Amino acid sequence: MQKVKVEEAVGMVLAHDLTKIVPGEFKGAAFKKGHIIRAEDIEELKNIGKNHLWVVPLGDGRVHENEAAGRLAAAAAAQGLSITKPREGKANIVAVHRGLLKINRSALAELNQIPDIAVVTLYDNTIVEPEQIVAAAKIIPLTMDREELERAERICGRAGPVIATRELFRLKVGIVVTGSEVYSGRIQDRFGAVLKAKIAHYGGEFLDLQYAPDDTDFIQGRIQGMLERGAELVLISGGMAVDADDVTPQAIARSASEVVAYGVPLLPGAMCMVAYHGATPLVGVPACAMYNQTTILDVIMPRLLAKERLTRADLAALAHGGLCRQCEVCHYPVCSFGKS
Ligand SMILES: Nc1nc2c(c(=O)[nH]1)N[C@H]1C(S)=C(S)[C@@H](COP(=O)(O)OP(=O)(O)OC[C@H]3O[C@@H](n4cnc5c(N)ncnc54)[C@H](O)[C@@H]3O)O[C@H]1N2
Ligand code: MOO
Repeated sequence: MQKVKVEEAVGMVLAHDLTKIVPGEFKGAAFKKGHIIRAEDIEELKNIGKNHLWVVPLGDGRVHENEAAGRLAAAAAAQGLSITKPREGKANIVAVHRGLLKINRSALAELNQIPDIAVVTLYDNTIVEPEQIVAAAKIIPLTMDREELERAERICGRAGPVIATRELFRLKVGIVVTGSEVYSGRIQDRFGAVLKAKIAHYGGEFLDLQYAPDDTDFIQGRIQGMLERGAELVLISGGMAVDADDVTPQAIARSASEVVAYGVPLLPGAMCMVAYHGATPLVGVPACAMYNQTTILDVIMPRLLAKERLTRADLAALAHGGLCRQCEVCHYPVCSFGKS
């Protein structure tokens, strides 16, 4: 920061707000901190009694906070996101379409180790709506070092988009409800309606619901039937634990070309199975998902509808934040659950 005569301040950055007062009419900032002084400002500055100013010079090596924020946001955001005009050293990154927010967390951490910048985001893997602010790029001082900004841009260039949204597809979802007590009509099905509601909530297309007793071959046949009819995701409910009649994991494993995991570090939902038949996910949904409002299903369903191929490492990562608080009134997804 340096003190200069107003006439010599043109092109330099004002270091603080300058207040103007006209009794009974106006009191406020005539010039805002960060303003780049223009030749036409000189008269007005003198009118409010300023012959000298505290300024930050904008030499070759420094970039104004607004230009830097805009460049940083543009470098970090994928195409398909919009960026607001930078103000006070901050540019917001805004969703244009509904989608799944994807954050390159290692690149984000690397970026934020650069002095004088802050790039902040909503959580990875959450659904975002059009016009929602999903991230912001902020510059801490009034000007920042050009080389440091270029370093940030290089990180983004190398890593690909640090902030992106993925399309959520309207996949055809088949439901197989297992349980001999339901199949025989001994009790009424309560699970099917819950799963249908989840499909609707997350924007899938309900294909069909079929029932099966606790019989491995029978359940396998039902899964096969769903696949033959074009299911792009199959949810198989019940029979997922350790009782003698719990054969659903076996039936899913036999139907699958890959079992990613039986057992996921997240509660409620630890007895879930994630498997694939080719590219089609087969998900064994434990009975907790019939009882609890928010479970593993809410955490993985958006990712499956975004056609992400989940890996064992993806599921293992759910452990951190994987314990539901069981709040009296559920505010999911605005909570820590599933935010690994
Ligand atoms: N000894 C252990 N017991 C349990 C374990 C365990 O690890 N060791 N895990 C618990 C967890 S966690 C969960 S979650 C549940 C998983 O239950 P299942 O998916 O095996 O469900 P079922 O045994 O088939 O049924 C449990 C209960 O829910 C009723 N049910 C099931 N489907 C329907 C339906 N479509 N409509 C209405 N009611 C349904 C069923 O009749 C049973 O009452 O296991 C814990 N136990
Ligand atoms: O682990 Mo069960 O599958 O929550 O509640």
